[in-house]
Amino acid sequence: MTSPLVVAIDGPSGSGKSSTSRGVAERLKLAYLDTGAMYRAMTWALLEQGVDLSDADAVAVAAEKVTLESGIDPQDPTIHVDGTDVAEPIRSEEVTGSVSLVAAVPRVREILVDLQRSTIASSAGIVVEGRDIGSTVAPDAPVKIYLVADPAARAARRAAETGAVDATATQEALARRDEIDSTRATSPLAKPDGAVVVDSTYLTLDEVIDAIVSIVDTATAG
Ligand SMILES: Nc1ncnc2c1ncn2[C@@H]1O[C@H](COP(=O)(O)OP(=O)(O)OP(=O)(O)O)[C@@H](O)[C@H]1O
Ligand SMILES: Nc1ccn([C@H]2C[C@H](O)[C@@H](COP(=O)(O)O)O2)c(=O)n1
Repeated sequence: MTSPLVVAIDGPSGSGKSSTSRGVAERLKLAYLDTGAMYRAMTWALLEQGVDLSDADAVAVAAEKVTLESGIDPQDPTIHVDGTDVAEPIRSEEVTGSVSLVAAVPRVREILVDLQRSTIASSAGIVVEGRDIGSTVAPDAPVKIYLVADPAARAARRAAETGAVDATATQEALARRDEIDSTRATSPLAKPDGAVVVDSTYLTLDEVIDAIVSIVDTATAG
């Protein structure tokens, strides 16, 4: 029996992981898991409970009791915390500004990595995006992509999406999050061994999807 195909897509904030991963999953008729949404949902839940996010022990204890559910249809990905749909609130500035703090707590990572691995194992093939997928969550994935783009391009795309007028502030916020994500002790953001680097700076979304589908086709041919 062959094991289900896992396509791991990692990269810094705003490089296009979510849009690209959904597109690749739709094209290849695979499921899609947004692991960043899981860290955001955990952060939302802890904020709702009034947990002091600078207290790593308190975060670790409270995280044990949070129940997360990810819907993995690339056409309609969903995320629930204890039965509540949190797709919208997890994109708030408050969550975006705090999520790196929560993602740096080792117990939080253990809980979410376990959940991610069981979602992968129960799928029939899946595109998984995040920061540590090719390195930690699914190191044996047959296809690993490290998706990058110039900081200015990432900031311009994110500002266009959110309607932010100050692209410089957006670029600084992305840089701060990248810095925390790539310097934390546990599973920092880094190019995983064996990953193919795809630079989306000068490519349209469709061109990036084409490039990754072609990498998957080559890796799985024969
Ligand atoms: N190749 C591309 N060309 C132009 N715009 C793009 C491209 N790829 C993604 N985008 C746009 O850039 C923005 C950021 O993309 P996306 O949310 O997919 O990035 P991300 O890496 O998942 O970000 P984050 O890590 O912060 O969740 C979105 O508005 C998306 O539509
Ligand atoms: N596998 C992952 C996915 C995400 N994170 C952290 C890092 C980000 O700052 C945050 C939110 O992710 P995004 O929605 O912006 O992709 O979650 C992580 O540490 N590991």
